[in-house]
Amino acid sequence: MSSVFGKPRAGSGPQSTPLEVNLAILGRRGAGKSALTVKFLTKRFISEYDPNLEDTYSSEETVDHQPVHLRVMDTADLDTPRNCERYLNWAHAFLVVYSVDSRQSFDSSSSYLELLALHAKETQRSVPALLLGNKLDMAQYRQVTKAEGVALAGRFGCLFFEVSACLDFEHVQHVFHEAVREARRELEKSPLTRPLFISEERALPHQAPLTARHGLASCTFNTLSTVSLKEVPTVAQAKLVTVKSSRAQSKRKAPTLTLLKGFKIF
Ligand SMILES: Nc1nc2c(ncn2[C@@H]2O[C@H](COP(=O)(O)OP(=O)(O)OP(=O)(O)O)[C@@H](O)[C@H]2O)c(=O)[nH]1
Repeated sequence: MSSVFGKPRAGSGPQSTPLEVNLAILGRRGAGKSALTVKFLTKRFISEYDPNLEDTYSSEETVDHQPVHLRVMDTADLDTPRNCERYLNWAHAFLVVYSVDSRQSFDSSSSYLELLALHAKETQRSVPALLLGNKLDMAQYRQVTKAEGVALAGRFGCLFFEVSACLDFEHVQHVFHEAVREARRELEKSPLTRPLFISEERALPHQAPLTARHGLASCTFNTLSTVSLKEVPTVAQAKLVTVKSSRAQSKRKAPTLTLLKGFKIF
């Protein structure tokens, strides 16, 4: 295959078609998903967000000299994974976030990783995940050691980082770019795999509830054959909207930020 990720290709450069990568940020409420997303997109730390909003943002990135059109879904699942299909069938990679000063958030991140592993098994589609211990600046209030983070990541075979949304931008950017690299590797293995999303809710004969054992009873997912799926709209098709929410207003300050209403599923 002539495509070599990580190196400029013949014909690559500003004119080449950007790689499209969808990244979903998962984690318990308050872990810092929005703060990390905004830090990555704007280089700023913004401390307060409306916790109930879920947005998908678009950013043009260059990773290893290659243009990447990155979409970031900042999810809002409240306390446990819910209606997971909106990101399970959409994302090329996941960032699972917990806060180093919250044992509860660490336990939730474990539930998310189990959910992703289960989904990969069911669908035979492996999607990389990275585990992030956020709020490293709060290390003096740690409830989760670094060794525990390393061990959990090792159990699920994912990369692990400790970060802080309010410290240096470069570290946060590095983590997001690592997620792109992981996604790219998977896409190279199966280039025909396209992201999918659920176009409508309908009765699903073969819905498989995840076990309460994992704290995932409210989350269901389906194999691709049981639902009506549509390709994610291209950026050109996506409708740009004016952002009205308080959280999004904070994010709107970045001139390059684009909210893609086309990705709202529910
Ligand atoms: N000290 C510190 N505070 C952080 C950091 N990241 C986020 N916070 C704070 O933690 C709180 C929760 O952050 P959010 O980004 O809203 O967390 P979330 O995971 O998006 O949570 P929801 O919006 O409820 O889904 C906010 O008050 C943030 O300012 C960090 O790295 N360090």
